[in-house]
Amino acid sequence: MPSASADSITQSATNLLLAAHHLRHHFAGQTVLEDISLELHQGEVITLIGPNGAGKSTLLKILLGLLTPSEGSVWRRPELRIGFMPQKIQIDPTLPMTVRRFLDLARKPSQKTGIANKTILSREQILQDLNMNLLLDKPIQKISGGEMQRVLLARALYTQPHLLVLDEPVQGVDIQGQSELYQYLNQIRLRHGFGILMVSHDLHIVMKHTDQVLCLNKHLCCSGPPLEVSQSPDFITLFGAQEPGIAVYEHHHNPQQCEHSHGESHIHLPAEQRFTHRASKPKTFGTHAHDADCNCDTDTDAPLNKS
Ligand SMILES: Nc1ncnc2c1ncn2[C@@H]1O[C@H](COP(=O)(O)OP(=O)(O)OP(=O)(O)O)[C@@H](O)[C@H]1O
Repeated sequence: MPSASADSITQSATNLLLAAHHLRHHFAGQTVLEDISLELHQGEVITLIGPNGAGKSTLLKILLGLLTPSEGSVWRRPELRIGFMPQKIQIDPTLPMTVRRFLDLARKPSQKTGIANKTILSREQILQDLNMNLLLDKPIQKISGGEMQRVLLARALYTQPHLLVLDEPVQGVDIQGQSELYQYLNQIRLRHGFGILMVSHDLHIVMKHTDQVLCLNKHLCCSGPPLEVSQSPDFITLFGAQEPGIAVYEHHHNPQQCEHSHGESHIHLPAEQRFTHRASKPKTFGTHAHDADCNCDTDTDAPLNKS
């Protein structure tokens, strides 16, 4: 519940991973963050959106403990393992280092903590899932931007995180790759059970995989489930109404009672990609149900928009 007041944050809650209380931050006297409180639970996905300079990365740094806030406090669950995927990293171009070596440098997780994920992610599985095997022996400085994003995600997952923190994870990734990356994140989140906190500008792709959206512009303008936030006047002021063709709507699937409520085209994807559908002309957020011939079998099935 990201918009909760500090008073309502109960740190004793068994599945609470992280909580921030009345954070403020100034750089050289200039206020960058004002009175931010939030909490994030196991298995929850929170997406932080906001215009450039809104303070998103600063907030992440404070939550990760990389920056001390000017005021307020952050509580992290003891023994919390955080896998962090930064926006970008600098690697000395003269350093002889392959992708494999870079990944091997990832910190090995301590064996036991008081926090349990549903499953263990093996390194082999991560490499296979992210289609990394052909990259492993390449010099890390020679790989493309999109490949680098996959490497950084793999490195974050190597830590067996309880919380995955992603700062604009699809930067430099093509549209198809963006959708696949978010689908993958959603799949492993469900399988593994960790929480996700991410910064994204890709509203139309990211929102459907998000439980809570925090709209930041130095202060929290609005927050809540994607549908609610998308209709908030503050959101519309910052981002405009959703453009035709990129609108996102939630998909509530009932395999027993499978009906389309809007007559839009419906493309079925293989099971491993079945988080997205394309709909012909959605203009606003809405609700989507399936046809009787629909074979979808999970609640994670969700629509993508077709232009
Ligand atoms: N170390 C710093 N010293 C001084 N000012 C800083 C520092 N880091 C960030 N800022 C300023 O704080 C404000 C918020 O920056 P931040 O990087 O958190 O924004 P953001 O929302 O992540 O932006 P973007 O979407 O462009 O990545 C900006 O005005 C930025 O110039």
